[in-house]
Amino acid sequence: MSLQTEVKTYFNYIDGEWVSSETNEVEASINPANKNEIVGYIQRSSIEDLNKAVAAAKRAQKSWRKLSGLTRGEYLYKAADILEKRMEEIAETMTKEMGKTFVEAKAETLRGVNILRYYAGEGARKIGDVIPSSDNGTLMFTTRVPLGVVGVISPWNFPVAIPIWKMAPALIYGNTVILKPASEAAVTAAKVIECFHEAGFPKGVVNMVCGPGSVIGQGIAEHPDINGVTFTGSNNVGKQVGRAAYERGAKYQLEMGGKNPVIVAKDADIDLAVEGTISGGLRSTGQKCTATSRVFVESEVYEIFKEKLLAKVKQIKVGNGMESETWMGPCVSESQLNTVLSYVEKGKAEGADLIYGGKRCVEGELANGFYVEPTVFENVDINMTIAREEIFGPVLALIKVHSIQEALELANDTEYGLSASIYTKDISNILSFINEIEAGLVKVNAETAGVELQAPFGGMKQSSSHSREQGQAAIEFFTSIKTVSIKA
Ligand SMILES: NC(=O)C1=CN([C@@H]2O[C@H](COP(=O)(O)OP(=O)(O)OC[C@H]3O[C@@H](n4cnc5c(N)ncnc54)[C@H](O)[C@@H]3O)[C@@H](O)[C@H]2O)C=CC1
Ligand SMILES: O=C(O)CCC(=O)C(=O)O
Repeated sequence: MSLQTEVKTYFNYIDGEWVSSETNEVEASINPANKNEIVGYIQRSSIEDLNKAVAAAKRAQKSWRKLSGLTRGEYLYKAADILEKRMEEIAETMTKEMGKTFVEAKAETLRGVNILRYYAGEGARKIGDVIPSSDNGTLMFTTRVPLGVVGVISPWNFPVAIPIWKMAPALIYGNTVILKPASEAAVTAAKVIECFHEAGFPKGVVNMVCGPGSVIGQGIAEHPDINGVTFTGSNNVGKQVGRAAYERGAKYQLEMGGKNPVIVAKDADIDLAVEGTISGGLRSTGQKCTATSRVFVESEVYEIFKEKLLAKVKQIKVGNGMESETWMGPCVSESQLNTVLSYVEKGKAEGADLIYGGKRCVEGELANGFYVEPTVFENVDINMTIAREEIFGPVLALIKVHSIQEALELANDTEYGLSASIYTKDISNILSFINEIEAGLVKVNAETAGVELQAPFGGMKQSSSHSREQGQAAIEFFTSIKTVSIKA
């Protein structure tokens, strides 16, 4: 109880003010490394709170859109500087709130700083093209205008980077924003919004409303005054959000799941492939949409790959992400832990061989957290549940193949198409992979996870709504094109 009295309450951010919800209800955000520790209380908001934020954003949009891109960029540079100064503190909150290691949390926060600076610079770049008209006396060109008010629905797995890679381009192109962060990581998100507040953004340009996804998230998708909705999260919820936005003619962008394959060819650098598979599959406890989950290994190198992989997996130190020797932290929540454990049971029941891990970690202090062992299955059939559904946990499925062509066919045998990688030195393998793999992010001799902020990011098939985030690609979602003809 004494812990709870010291715990801070975080408010919604509406029209430049920190305000409590109309409901006067809060919910606790807990530390997945120790379920008895409350990191903070966040608002359990209602539609009335959302309506206030939307009204503020709509008012603010009128003048925000009139500023030059360079002036808007100045605000983003200021927010970047403040976030950079607060990096350690915000990263620590992230680790305490959603479990990833402090090293990863610091890298992610720095990524947020860099994304802000990248989009601040975009404010000085071109927003249109001159196109020759069929009439000599006409000047024809394109220009871009903001959508208006943008709703951002973000997940818990990258609580700094994802809100920022959605908000920064929205803002630089003249939109105003309402962020609804995932409740599991809303304290971290509130600290990011504090950076925007300190940077002095005009009132109403940036807003944050916390609360249940079914109320605030769905409310954003359905709100008649929200002109664009950008979402990252699960496929089921993404489709609901997309449908609701489509019904009312709003623009939407969905980034959802993955079932990302790695192919290990017989000529691969096996140590590199092992390293990339472990890093891509198990870092952040496998809680990335780009995480490796299916590993196709050519039969000639299968045994050596498996042996080296297991030797390394056995060395993984599971523990509290704030401890420097920890390599893998807990699952984000008890329900995520139970999801992972239920997939392990399904894997076993459907006949896959569990060759490492698969259990909850309960030794000593780990018993208070949502820890699971890094897990490896073999003899996995492509039709088994663990080869088809996104697990979002540290679970690798090894599948032996007899050719690269077979690996490609199996790798593509999924509803998802986010990220994929191949380990090989053979140029014809590389070219076949680049041409044939059905994925938006294609890696050669590198892990499936990890994206660069200046490059387009998004998936094929059911992994996304086919738009791309980040880099200059973001302008496509966050603006509308106007084609202008001026006759002299
Ligand atoms: N693609 C990715 O990066 C992510 C994928 N996931 C997948 O989703 C699974 C479940 O995780 P959750 O956190 O429950 O994901 P989720 O899809 O429920 O949550 C993502 C965001 O959507 C909001 N939301 C929830 N219900 C909503 C609704 N009806 N309308 C609008 N917004 C809503 C949530 O509050 C959160 O902000 C994971 O096991 C994983 O497979 C989860 C997080 C990120
Ligand atoms: O791999 C990354 O760095 C990005 C992953 C991502 O966007 C996600 O998990 O939602």
